[in-house]
Amino acid sequence: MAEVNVNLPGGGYAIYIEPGGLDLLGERISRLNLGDRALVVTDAVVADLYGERALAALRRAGVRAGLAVIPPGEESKSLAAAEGLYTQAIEGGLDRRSPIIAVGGGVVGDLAGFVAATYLRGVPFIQVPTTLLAQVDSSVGGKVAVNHPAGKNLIGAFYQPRLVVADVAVLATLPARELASGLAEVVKYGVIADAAFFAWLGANSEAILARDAGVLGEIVRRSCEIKAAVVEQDEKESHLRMILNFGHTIGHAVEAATGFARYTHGEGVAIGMYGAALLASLLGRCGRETVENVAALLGRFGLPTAARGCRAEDLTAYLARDKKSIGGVVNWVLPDGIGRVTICGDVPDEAVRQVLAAITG
Ligand SMILES: NC(=O)c1ccc[n+]([C@@H]2O[C@H](COP(=O)([O-])OP(=O)(O)OC[C@H]3O[C@@H](n4cnc5c(N)ncnc54)[C@H](O)[C@@H]3O)[C@@H](O)[C@H]2O)c1
Ligand SMILES: O=C(O)C(=O)C[C@@H](O)[C@H](O)[C@H](O)COP(=O)(O)O
Ligand SMILES: [Zn+2]
Repeated sequence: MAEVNVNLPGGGYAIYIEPGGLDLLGERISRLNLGDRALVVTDAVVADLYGERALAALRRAGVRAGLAVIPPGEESKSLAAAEGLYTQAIEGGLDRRSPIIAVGGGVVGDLAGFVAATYLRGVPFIQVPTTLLAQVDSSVGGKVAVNHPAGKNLIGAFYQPRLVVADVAVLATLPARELASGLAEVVKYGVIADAAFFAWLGANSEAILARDAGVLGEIVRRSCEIKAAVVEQDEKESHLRMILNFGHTIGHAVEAATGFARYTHGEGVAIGMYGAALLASLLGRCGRETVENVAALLGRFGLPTAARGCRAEDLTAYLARDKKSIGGVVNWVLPDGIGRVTICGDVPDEAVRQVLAAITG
């Protein structure tokens, strides 16, 4: 078992990373001294696979939990879905001590967290991530949100969980495409903060794709350590935290321009990381070998580096709405090489145009 702690002024929390953690959920929650009612939010796929185990673990700890099941997929990150969950929370008699527990991927976590942040002006929030992407990224750090037709995560809050329980054994049932999607965010950590981790991912790619439990546990631990260290220094993204958005400027634009239907979030981020590396090399900020190394590792994991079926001009409109834009200027996160990035607000439009042409061409 590994434990990573996130230390924040408003209250820190533990991330428990272990196979079988789902069955210990009730025990872990009971140590937080919360109410004896809860709402478990999950999606239909995860409900079938793990819903009963989560409820049983809570029952053993004396917690009476209702189950709210949303349709799987990005479309559920909506205000309409949030309203359905508020109604279930009210009907379930949840009060200010009652936790909302997200059991699922990033969609479930972002939506349930948004509801936890706003129901009764905030109730305790617990994350039980079941995708690799959610275990390495979305369950940690407190970004919760729903989408707007104009872009990703445009309506949201910073609202930290009280506890994260990452059971790496549940990754055994994850479809291969979703495993790869999570690996995109893992590659991100290597590029932004840890060249040795990046190299280790390449050296262990076979074991990773074969889902070796020890290797996956190590990936989740190191990723959470890197994310926790950044969030501790800049919880509300006033500057440094933007580095966690490496690959997301183009990635979010690709997701939105294709109706959130063609690419998974991780695939969008993979295309965006390649685009950002290309941009950095065009500007002379990194060498061509950085672009090649990023492309090679993404390729090993079966991730895309081009946005087929997208037009460059469609992406441009979404870039302008990037949450890292200040006064109309997009802050790009660009690699200096593998293991270090710089936040750049002075990127010429012509270089961006060349990159968009290259990744859509
Ligand atoms: N808040 C953050 O910091 C943050 C970080 C990264 C991504 N995100 C958001 O997360 C979302 C993507 O999350 P995701 O990649 O987890 O996608 P997801 O939640 O859509 O899950 C992907 C698919 O896997 C299924 N699934 C989940 N767990 C499973 C399991 N153990 N076995 C089998 N199937 C399983 C789900 O039902 C779904 O069909 C995006 O909306 C993205 O914007 C948020
Ligand atoms: O935690 C962060 O900070 C991140 O940027 C992590 C990203 O992987 C994640 O996709 C996040 O939801 C993006 O946030 P947004 O502010 O660009 O909507
Ligand atoms: Zn992301």
